[in-house]
Amino acid sequence: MSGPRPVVLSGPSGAGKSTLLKKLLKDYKGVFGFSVSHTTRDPRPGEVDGKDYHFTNREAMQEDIDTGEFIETNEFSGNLYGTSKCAVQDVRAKGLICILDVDIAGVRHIKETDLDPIYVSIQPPSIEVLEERLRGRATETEEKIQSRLEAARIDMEECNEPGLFDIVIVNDDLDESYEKLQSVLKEEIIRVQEGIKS
Ligand SMILES: Nc1ncnc2c1ncn2[C@@H]1O[C@H](COP(=O)(O)OP(=O)(O)OP(=O)(O)O)[C@@H](O)[C@H]1O
Ligand SMILES: Nc1nc2c(ncn2[C@@H]2O[C@H](COP(=O)(O)O)[C@@H](O)[C@H]2O)c(=O)[nH]1
Repeated sequence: MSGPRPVVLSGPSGAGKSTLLKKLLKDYKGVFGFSVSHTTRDPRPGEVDGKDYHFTNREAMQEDIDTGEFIETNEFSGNLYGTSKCAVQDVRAKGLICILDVDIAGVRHIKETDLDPIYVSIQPPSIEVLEERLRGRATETEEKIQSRLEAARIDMEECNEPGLFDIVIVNDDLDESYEKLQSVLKEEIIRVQEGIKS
């Protein structure tokens, strides 16, 4: 499919991906669109079905996986997550830059497709800061915090693998991280904005 290149945002749970992507969606209306993933986890307070995720159950999601409706799926912290073909097509059909929020296994799966996105890893300054953010968000049980921290340690090691990401942004100061993110996406943003004007 032609159009702007999609963007994959990855990085440990709690590093700040959703915070940054929500800023992009708010500041660049008509430029970005979010690829709404499926998940079998329960919604958090304030999360909206069809907007934040398609909340589903394992049986229904497995059926859709078996019929080839997903680009990629992964088990994360006891739940299934996945990007459907429709989620990406819906955004790209509107000519928008499609943003995908996926874990590092999702990144590796997407690398095997022809999507050709810009790969961005959002990393915390340290595992201690990440733990503080996860606890501060107050959305996870102690068991889930521990499993997310375990996954984070692996992600923090693997993110520097040569060729895996186009950029690794250490999200210490939020404004600085947002500047870096806008800067790496500048070319695609301009492409869409100029398309809108003409
Ligand atoms: N630069 C920052 N400094 C301080 N706090 C931050 C920063 N960036 C994000 N946070 C806070 O850290 C918490 C986790 O951020 P966020 O929910 O965006 O993470 P995430 O990477 O999207 O996590 P998940 O993958 O679990 O959805 C939030 O409470 C957010 O407000
Ligand atoms: N491989 C995929 N990973 C995904 C997808 N959607 C979200 N995620 C990742 O899951 C964890 C946990 O997310 P949370 O919302 O429960 O905190 C996080 O790392 C996301 O990036 C997906 O479609 N595929």
